[in-house]
Amino acid sequence: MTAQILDGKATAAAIKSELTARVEALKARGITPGLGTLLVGDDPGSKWYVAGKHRDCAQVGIASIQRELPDTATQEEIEAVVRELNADPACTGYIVQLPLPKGIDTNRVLELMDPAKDADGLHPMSLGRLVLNETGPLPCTPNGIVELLRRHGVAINGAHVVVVGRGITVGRSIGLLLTRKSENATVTLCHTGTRDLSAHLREADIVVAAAGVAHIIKPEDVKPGAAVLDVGVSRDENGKIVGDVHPGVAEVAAWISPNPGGVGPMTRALLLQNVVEASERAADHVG
Ligand SMILES: Nc1nc2c(c(=O)[nH]1)N[C@@H](CN(C=O)c1ccc(C(=O)N[C@@H](CCC(=O)O)C(=O)O)cc1)CN2
Repeated sequence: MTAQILDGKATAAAIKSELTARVEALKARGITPGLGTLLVGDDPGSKWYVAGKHRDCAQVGIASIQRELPDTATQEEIEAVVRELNADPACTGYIVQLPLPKGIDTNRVLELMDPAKDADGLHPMSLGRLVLNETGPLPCTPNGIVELLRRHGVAINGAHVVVVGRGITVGRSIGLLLTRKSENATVTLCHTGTRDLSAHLREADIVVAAAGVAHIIKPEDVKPGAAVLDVGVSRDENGKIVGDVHPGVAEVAAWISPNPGGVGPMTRALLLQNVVEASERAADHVG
């Protein structure tokens, strides 16, 4: 058996085309959604991701506001830009690209954001709303994974999902999405303290690999017929992406997300969706 592809590129293109129509409808009501990004430092990966987010904005008609600071920026300088973005009426939603340089208190920066402008779903208020099952922006990668599975007809209801990695952008928050009544999955969160990771993985109907450890998920760890999503990004000596999932897994799994071309483009598409939904909510509120 060779796994079918969970095609993030094509699915993201379909979502972006749906969003283009929604942006046009907002513009007809006199509202132009605008995505702000704050990038601190010169990490090539982060620069590439932010540039991709602005390319996507141009495609769907969302305005772009780009702010950059050097990696020597202080906590106060970063917080000053956050305050500017909070106050800028052209910026209807924004993100602070993570990770921030060492020594910066990331939680303090995220808490300072206006929760009404949180496009990433990572503000404590947004995460709290998710826990309480209230409407709000959802974290982009977890939401992208759910959407990728849903649009390919992979059963989530009743599935046992094993997540590897406890980072805030994926591992910690995806369980909150998948255990909602609407998704109804059972989730096991594994991390570096987990004893016998392979035993957990072999029980999984769906594996979400977000450890950032090259090829940590081996063919013998995967239950035949499982769906496997590769979120991990490591780089080889030529700078090429190496995911968390060993290529041999494609011979065991029923579904696999390529990396690149799987979850990454979905993360970007769901970011745009958060921006559009926030503008729609604001427009409906004003009348
Ligand atoms: N503020 C945030 N920071 C980070 C997030 C996040 O959701 N919000 N997630 C990751 C990085 N990320 C989004 O910012 C991201 C990762 C990957 C991609 C992507 O499109 N990847 C391409 C390949 C890119 C390449 O060749 O290097 C793909 O998978 O096809 C987009 C966004 C950490 N930071």
